Amino acid sequence: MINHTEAEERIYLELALLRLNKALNDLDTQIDGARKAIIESKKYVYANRDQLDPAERAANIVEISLSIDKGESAVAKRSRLQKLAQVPYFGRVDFSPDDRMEGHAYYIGIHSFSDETGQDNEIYDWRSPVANLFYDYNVGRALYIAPEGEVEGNIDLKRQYRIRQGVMEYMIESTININDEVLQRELSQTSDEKMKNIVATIQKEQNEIIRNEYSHELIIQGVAGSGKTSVALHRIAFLLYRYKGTLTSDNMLIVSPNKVFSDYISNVLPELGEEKIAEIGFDAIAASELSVSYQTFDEQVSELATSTDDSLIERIRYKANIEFVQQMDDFVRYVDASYFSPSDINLDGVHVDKAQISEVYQAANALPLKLRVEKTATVISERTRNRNGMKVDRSTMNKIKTAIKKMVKTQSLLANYMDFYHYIGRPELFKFIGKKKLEYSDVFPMVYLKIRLEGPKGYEAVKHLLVDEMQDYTAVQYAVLSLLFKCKKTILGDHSQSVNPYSSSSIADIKKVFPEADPVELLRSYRSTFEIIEFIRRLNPSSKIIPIERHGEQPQIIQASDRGEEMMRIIQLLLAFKESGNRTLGIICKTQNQAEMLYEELNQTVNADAIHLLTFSSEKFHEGVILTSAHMAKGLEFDQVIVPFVDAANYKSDLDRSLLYIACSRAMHRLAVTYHGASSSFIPVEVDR
Ligand SMILES: Nc1ncnc2c1ncn2[C@@H]1O[C@H](COP(=O)(O)OP(=O)(O)OP(=O)(O)O)[C@@H](O)[C@H]1O
Repeated sequence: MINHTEAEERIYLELALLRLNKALNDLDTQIDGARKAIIESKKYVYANRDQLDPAERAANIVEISLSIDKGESAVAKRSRLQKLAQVPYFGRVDFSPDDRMEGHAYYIGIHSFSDETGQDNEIYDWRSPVANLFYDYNVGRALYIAPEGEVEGNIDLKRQYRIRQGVMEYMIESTININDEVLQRELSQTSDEKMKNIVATIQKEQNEIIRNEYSHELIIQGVAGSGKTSVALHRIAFLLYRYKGTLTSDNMLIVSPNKVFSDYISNVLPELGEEKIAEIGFDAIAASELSVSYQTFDEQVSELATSTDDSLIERIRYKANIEFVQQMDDFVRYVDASYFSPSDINLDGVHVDKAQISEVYQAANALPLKLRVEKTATVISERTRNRNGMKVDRSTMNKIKTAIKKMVKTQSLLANYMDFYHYIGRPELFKFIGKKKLEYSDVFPMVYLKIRLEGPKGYEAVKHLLVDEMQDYTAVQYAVLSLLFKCKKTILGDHSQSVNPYSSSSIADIKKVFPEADPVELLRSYRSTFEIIEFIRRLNPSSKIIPIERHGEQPQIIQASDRGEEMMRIIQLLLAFKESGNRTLGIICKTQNQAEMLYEELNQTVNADAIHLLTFSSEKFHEGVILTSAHMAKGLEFDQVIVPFVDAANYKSDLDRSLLYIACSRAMHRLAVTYHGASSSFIPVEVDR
């Protein structure tokens, strides 16, 4: 076996770094060469612009563009190697295939690196087939799927390393799967400003999701902190590696809840050597389809957090489930059958019988109404013959097309949408906010109706769609996604973290829209200490969350005599945080209004420049102290969390419980909840106060 001892491993690391640095120097020379070649060729073309014939000029331009391509690929390679020069590898697996005498030590890193001949890998990319051994097996019998087929054999050794800036901090022999000790050490670190990659400690159940190639729709229901978002991003990196050549980052799209979240996760793919991928919010999808003014999701959540209007809740509930989509589908069939009324056409001396028009219209029944009428108009106008049995001229054709298009009942989308509520006999379920603003619960039903009547457009290039916070979307939103995106999808979320329980979706609901979808569950939570997980589990007894054995302080439940004292206790916690060595503190209120009020109050006492207020219009995540609402905090995490105003009046409904669960589950190492007056009944009584 090579590199048996730690001393040998350290020498091996030095050698690997030497080889990496030599490769980096060679690349620098190559890049410089390409740069000079481009400049020379450009100079040559310019100096000889009058003498060069078009063929020569074209040849020179091709040459320049080849040099640019070569230079760009060398620059990309250099950036990968620069990362490796910091952390060449994090794992090793020694594998002896049954059909070979000797085994091989595979070092696993974030990228692959091969020796000078380019034949043999010295470091294997974590996404390569052989690296799967590292994530999936313990020492003993194992197999992996190589390009030439299954390879069975024995794992003789597994090791993990923590190398930073080219220096090995420690190495650990792993006899069990991705050693708990390394995971523990990783999880005990203080948080970063951005989400980081988890390649060195991906767990077996997570690896299975990352490398899943067969599911057309994969739904990940994972408890808070189970790594859903991390896993989904690693899955994208894996798919880009696995389908290099046919899949690029331009073919991937993330449906993300807001800009702060997008900013927070934006580093993971670049860290993994892939480009950032585009993101879109549901609001942007609505904006591209509707021209009316409408309430946003954030506004609806804020309204619900304070409203007691039962009819509003009834409207939201009614429009959230799959039966509602089925009613809309019925209505579309009714529109298809009744909005188009064929009649005979007599113009320019030609006659078209209405039965003929009807027949063509029927034959095109797979198309949405608008395209169906257009197709009928085109087919009939091309088929029509004049008295001499000849095709009619263009002007007559156009008149026939216009006549057919007039046979459809035309009215605005809004009028069609309002017709729908009459059709189902529930006109009271449609209500404007003020004069003409749509309620949020009407936005996607209307988008759905539009696409069903006019056809989808715009997202053909997307080959994989990632949908985060799936619980926040209704059946009709999934129905919209299924019309707009025919591609593969990874859909992830947590039913317990709904910010609108009246319209939240579970795996079962989503499966009604995507019946072939494969559901997976992640139950182990990695973010928070054992004590914090125990606390949040009692907030939501139905949660199946399983903590890992990483211990910390008990969550603090701080009772104050009045609001003044509660403010003082919050300020004390804030000052203590500054001394604590932790990097991020989240003060998470129930609503944005409460967060804004607290911000104003804190502003009068402490230096508020050091506190970042995150609102629905914020775009960036910040290190330090963040003050925000539970809704905005979703998907984020903090070393320490303070949840203020957890009194009986503020946290009492199902929605409040869900918001409290979200807020508390953002904490990695420390949690404090404060209140004055009577405490919310959701606070677990067993915990010491
Ligand atoms: N295998 C792992 N190794 C190291 N850290 C991990 C692992 N899996 C998850 N984590 C860490 O756990 C934390 C939670 O991960 P992530 O945000 O992806 O979870 P989530 O399920 O999307 O959470 P939530 O739904 O609560 O927002 C992150 O800090 C992540 O780095």
